[in-house]
Amino acid sequence: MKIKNICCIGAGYVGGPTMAVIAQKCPEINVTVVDINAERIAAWNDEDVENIPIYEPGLSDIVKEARGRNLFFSTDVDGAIDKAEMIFISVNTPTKTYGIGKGMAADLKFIELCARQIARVSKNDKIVVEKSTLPVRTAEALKNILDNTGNGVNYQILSNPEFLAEGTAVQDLQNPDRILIGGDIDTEEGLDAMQALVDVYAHWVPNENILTTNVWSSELSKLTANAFLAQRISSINAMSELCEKTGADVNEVAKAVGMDSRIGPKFLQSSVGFGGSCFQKDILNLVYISKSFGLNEVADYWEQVIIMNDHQKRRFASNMVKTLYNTVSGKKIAILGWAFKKDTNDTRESAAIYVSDYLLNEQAEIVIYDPKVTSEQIFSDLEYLGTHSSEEIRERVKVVNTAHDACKDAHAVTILTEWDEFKDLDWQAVYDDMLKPAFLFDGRRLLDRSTKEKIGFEFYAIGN
Ligand SMILES: NC(=O)C1=CN([C@@H]2O[C@H](COP(=O)(O)OP(=O)(O)OC[C@H]3O[C@@H](n4cnc5c(N)ncnc54)[C@H](O)[C@@H]3O)[C@@H](O)[C@H]2O)C=CC1
Ligand SMILES: O=C(O)[C@H]1O[C@H](OP(=O)(O)OP(=O)(O)OC[C@H]2O[C@@H](n3ccc(=O)[nH]c3=O)[C@H](O)[C@@H]2O)[C@H](O)[C@@H](O)[C@@H]1O
Repeated sequence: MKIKNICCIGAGYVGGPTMAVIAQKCPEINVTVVDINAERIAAWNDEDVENIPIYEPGLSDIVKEARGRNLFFSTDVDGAIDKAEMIFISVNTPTKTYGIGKGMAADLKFIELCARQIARVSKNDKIVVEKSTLPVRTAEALKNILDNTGNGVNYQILSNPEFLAEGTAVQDLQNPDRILIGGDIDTEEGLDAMQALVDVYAHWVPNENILTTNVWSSELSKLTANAFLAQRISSINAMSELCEKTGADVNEVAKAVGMDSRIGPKFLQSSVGFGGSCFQKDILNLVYISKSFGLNEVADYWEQVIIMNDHQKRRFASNMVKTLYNTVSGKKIAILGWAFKKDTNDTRESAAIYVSDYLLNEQAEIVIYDPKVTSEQIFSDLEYLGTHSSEEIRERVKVVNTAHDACKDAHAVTILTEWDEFKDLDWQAVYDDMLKPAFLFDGRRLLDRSTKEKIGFEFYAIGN
């Protein structure tokens, strides 16, 4: 079966970039990305392609190339479903904030709404692709809804998890380590549907990098991959604390262990704690699933990754307070970086939010600079926590337009996102404009200790 029309429900960090690359690589396929968020769709359609809602290096060029040719962004969800032979579901699956599984399970209400909408609208057979990260066995629930509420058409459900990382999404999509496609391997219809999706990716991904499995393995592999990645960070962060007590340097330790080819060098960068929309939510989901099968040891094992991450954020903030003579009340602290990693404007679960909240609890005055995050986003992230009133936050937090402005007259500066521009700041000028002693806390191991100490900074870096 040759796919001519693809619909993707969800124009977010995954749906947008993923579909842009499919449209770029498959010019004969029409790709329509739909969303209920009209503002987001309007931004994707903005005449000035630099105003698309997601900042990813290289993405605006691809959108410029394909938009209006075979890439479309629309709020007409029904129309796009009706026209497509293949529908990707790429909506958000956040941690539940209510009811059974609150704080742990994935909230599948958006997924279910999509399924019901597909069932209502579809008048011919469809291949439905799970692109969102979902608990293992969600395909079963989807099939149930589609088969029982639909118009008698046939559905094939595929699992095709996305492994892109933000900040490198375009590169990851254009040269993926692997494409994973899970489906019903026991029926001819299932195999045909899987082949149709293989054919889409085969436009640019070598065949040996396209992996097909049963649908449950595919669903579970996504949660497993994120759990393993996050576990490496919590492992190295656990070592960072031990390094600080013993005189070892976590970067040297990471390099030494990473040169063992069985361990490998990637994902061993110690930090103030991992953020992002997925690691925490996916691990909590894994913990919840394990518990629901009565696998308490499995659940506890993975939960420790989150416990360690929370500890790392807290201990970084509390170390700042301790170093600043046990009080930051009324002191000005400059925060450089708000995004959860460099090269993205995404702030979800960013360590900066939690460190700032801790400092606000200690009555600090905070000045924030991030090159890609808006002040509205920063205020909304802090307000979302609910620990401080909107008035208090607006009184005690300022957002400025340059790193240097943030640091002026500050008692301490802290780097919470590893933006390249912070490496090249005129640190002498920053020092000159700060109150003395001038404290510098590097939560990302971005800066060189000896040059900063030579300038006169009191320098603290994670794991060193
Ligand atoms: N952000 C990332 O880097 C990655 C995310 N994922 C997974 O992909 C999924 C999506 O994540 P993001 O793109 O980051 O989320 P997002 O929040 O950026 O985008 C989701 C979009 O879906 C829309 N939506 C929700 N319900 C809808 C409905 N019924 N009809 C139409 N639109 C609807 C929302 O308005 C939103 O714009 C999640 O399951 C996530 O775990 C997987 C790999 C990477
Ligand atoms: O499912 C998802 O959402 C995605 O989650 C992560 O991607 P992402 O969260 O975008 O970014 P990462 O590069 O993994 O970084 C996550 C967090 O870990 C931190 N990190 C990363 C690597 C490292 O060595 N140390 C470290 O502290 C980053 O600064 C960031 O805060 C995975 O890397 C992707 O493969 C996956 O598709």
